[in-house]
Amino acid sequence: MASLITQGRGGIRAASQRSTEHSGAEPVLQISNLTVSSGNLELVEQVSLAVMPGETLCLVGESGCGKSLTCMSALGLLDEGLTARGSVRLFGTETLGAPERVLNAMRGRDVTMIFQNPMAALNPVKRVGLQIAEAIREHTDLVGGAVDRRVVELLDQVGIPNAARHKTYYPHQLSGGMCQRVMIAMALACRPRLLIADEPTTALDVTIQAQILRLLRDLQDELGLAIVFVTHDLGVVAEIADHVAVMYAGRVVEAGTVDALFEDPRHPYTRALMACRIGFQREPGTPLDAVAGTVPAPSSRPAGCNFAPRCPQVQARCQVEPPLTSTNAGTIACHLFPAQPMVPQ
Ligand SMILES: Nc1ncnc2c1ncn2[C@@H]1O[C@H](COP(=O)(O)OP(=O)(O)OP(=O)(O)O)[C@@H](O)[C@H]1O
Repeated sequence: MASLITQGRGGIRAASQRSTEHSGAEPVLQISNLTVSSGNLELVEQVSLAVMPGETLCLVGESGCGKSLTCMSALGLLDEGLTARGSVRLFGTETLGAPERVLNAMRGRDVTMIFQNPMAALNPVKRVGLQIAEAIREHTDLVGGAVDRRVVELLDQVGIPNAARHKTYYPHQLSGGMCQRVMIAMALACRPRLLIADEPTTALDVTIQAQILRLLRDLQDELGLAIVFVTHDLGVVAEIADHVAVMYAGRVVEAGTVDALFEDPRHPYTRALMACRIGFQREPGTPLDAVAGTVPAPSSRPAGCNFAPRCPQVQARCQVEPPLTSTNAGTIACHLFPAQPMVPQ
């Protein structure tokens, strides 16, 4: 596979520099034909994804495309009133419809999640060290002084200087970037094999964002973590992804390796997203090409292809006939590519 040098916000990275060969390995997460509904309204439709050990899959797309619901389904954390069908296998175990006791055992131990706003996720009236200690006690057999030592070790691991002092701070005494590091330390408390990160850098400024991305990559190399990373930002995708799934209006419309997707984006929506990004090949002063229009709400998705009303290459067929309902078989969900294989996964 050719190595494409891509530029994200934090610098330049050879996107294929890490090996993602997994001969014989089982996916840590395999989602097949996942549909999430609210009553008879389908919010997420027929999503299929796989994440291999030690690799990062980025879910990318505009707001409302179904990225968070896909992640929440993977953790069995859908809001009341929402139902999921299809299959979600975590480490080979089917979790859709699994008893809460099974899900609870997996959450925190094998799979864990971090969110966009660490300040909101942390308890404001508890010292951060105490909050990490609670996560350690809940998910490991450590007790007494060993818990305290592990708190300091985790804070060190996520790059918080003078961990012994900072563990006594309250969240408001730390910056946003430091709080996100604390959240990552809590997430790592149980030595998970899969981390789901829902826009963990969106609320941070660009420099801190780059530091957190670097930290996640380093931790991944050190711990062999698999990561599902949700983002709107293709710069971030270029920085961190091995594989990418592009979502639009509840569906995966294109998926592939990060190199292939950046080198040869095919779905008109992927191409439109690429045209919007600030890349190093863009001449200074060139206006950004916006994707005109907005993502349709689940209640007003069109009869044919969901992207048809915004698509610059729309054909008569797209208005009436949805493209493939599943991206399972290595295909692009677009009538322009009826039988062509999707970029290699
Ligand atoms: N509990 C719910 N009940 C009804 N509709 C919901 C619920 N949660 C999400 N939705 C709808 O499902 C669609 C997908 O939402 P989701 O949050 O997964 O999108 P997203 O791609 O993660 O967006 P964002 O980037 O803004 O977080 C949206 O139209 C959203 O309004």
